Amino acid sequence: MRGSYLYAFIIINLTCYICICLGTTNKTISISNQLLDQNTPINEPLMGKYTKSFGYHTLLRRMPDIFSVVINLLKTDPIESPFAQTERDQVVEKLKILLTDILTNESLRKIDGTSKLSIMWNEILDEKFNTNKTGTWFETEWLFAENYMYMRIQEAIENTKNMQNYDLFKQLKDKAFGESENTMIAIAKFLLTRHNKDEVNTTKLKLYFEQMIKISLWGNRFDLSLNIRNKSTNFSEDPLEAIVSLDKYILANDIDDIWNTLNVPHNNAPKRIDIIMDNSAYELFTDLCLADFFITYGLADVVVFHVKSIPWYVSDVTKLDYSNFLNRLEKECTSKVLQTIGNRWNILYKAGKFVVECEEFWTLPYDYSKMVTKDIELYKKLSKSQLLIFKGDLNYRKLIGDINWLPSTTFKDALRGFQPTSIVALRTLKCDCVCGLSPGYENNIEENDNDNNYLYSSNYWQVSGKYAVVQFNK
Ligand SMILES: O=P(O)(O)OC[C@@]1(O)O[C@H](CO)[C@@H](O)[C@@H]1O
Repeated sequence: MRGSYLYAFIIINLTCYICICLGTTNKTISISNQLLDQNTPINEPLMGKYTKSFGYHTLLRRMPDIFSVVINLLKTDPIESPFAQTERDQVVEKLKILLTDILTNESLRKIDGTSKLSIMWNEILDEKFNTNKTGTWFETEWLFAENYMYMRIQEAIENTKNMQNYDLFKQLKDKAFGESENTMIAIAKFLLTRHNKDEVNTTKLKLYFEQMIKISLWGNRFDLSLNIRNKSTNFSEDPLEAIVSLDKYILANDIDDIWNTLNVPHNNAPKRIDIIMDNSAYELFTDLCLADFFITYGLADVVVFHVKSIPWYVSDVTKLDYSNFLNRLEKECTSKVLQTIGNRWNILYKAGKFVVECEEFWTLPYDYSKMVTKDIELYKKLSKSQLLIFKGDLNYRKLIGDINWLPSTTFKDALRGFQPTSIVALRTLKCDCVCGLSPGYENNIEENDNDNNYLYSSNYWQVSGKYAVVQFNK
């Protein structure tokens, strides 16, 4: 952004934030008697009432930041609005009320909507908060409350006449694409040199696999909900050199086990790998690179991308994001390399080698141990896959139940029975729950990344996105 515009942008947002907080200060303080000045107890689900938890910091500080940016973007959206200014104002008003509800620890009310997802959510709210039990923002499991928040944002859009398909986060996702172009060009050049299969023997193929898995892993560092005022996602260094220098920050690395599973001869049924997706823009690019590798080298006949049915967690991929992304690469980028890779991936998409699905389950508040009872059809569908790759922090939280496990708890134990098929988690740590770390993991945590370095979370290394895990359960 140009200097003056940036200055105005900051002032407008700061004003928004102060107005919202001032309007709720008295009521916000009233929640203090429900708060506990500690971290979430071990083996308990993360909850905002623990003031040393990242959930508390998110509800009280990160969410106002996200709302103030999103409200300002909606107010200043340069597109010729196909909808009246009054509808924009209506959505802004709803978002301000939602933020006030959070900051004053109101109870989670039903969703005011008639869509299939709204109806599913209301059935879940009925089941969870039956007559004699209510839940408030800080006293409900953080995973539930945070998922609910993004459903309430969707409600504000759903209740308009002309904004049904408006994505409040689109401008941020589009901006993130532009900021990632140079890095995407560097990776695309690498990928296109690797498509001459004859040159790659088994040893080289394993190394190439390792590089693609790590590029996809570190693509997760940049999600717009973690730091909405995201600095540019362009790496200053070459992404291929970066993945080598970042190795020391991988706290659990099961890449060898994953590779051995991929190479087990299968029956003649088509080999399918599923990626449960996370963020659009740069992370989506890295996941498409990984999928291309699987198809090009015959490790899969089809890759299924599971995306979100509504705008979610600011930067999560929707089906529209996916197709727009491929078309922007092929038809709008000036880089010939990006045009080539976009064309290649559009061909794979049209040929049914790349398949996109968006089941409602991914935008419900359930952790994945509940899938077998709450969506058995999805569980059966996933069971037919050779490998499920779960990308990012929110998927990881849902895999392990968003429970504050001891880090030494095994990944298998933390999955609590969720096992449709072999599972991989590629996650940069952005939330204070983790498992499957071997004794001595602390030695890999750099000194200034430990306690008390991050005001609102006692474990900076768990929430910064700087450290990562590659975990596998066969
Ligand atoms: O799933 P992602 O994009 O890697 O991360 C999602 C996230 O930004 O949102 C939650 C906190 O609000 C955390 O799970 C994490 O920080």
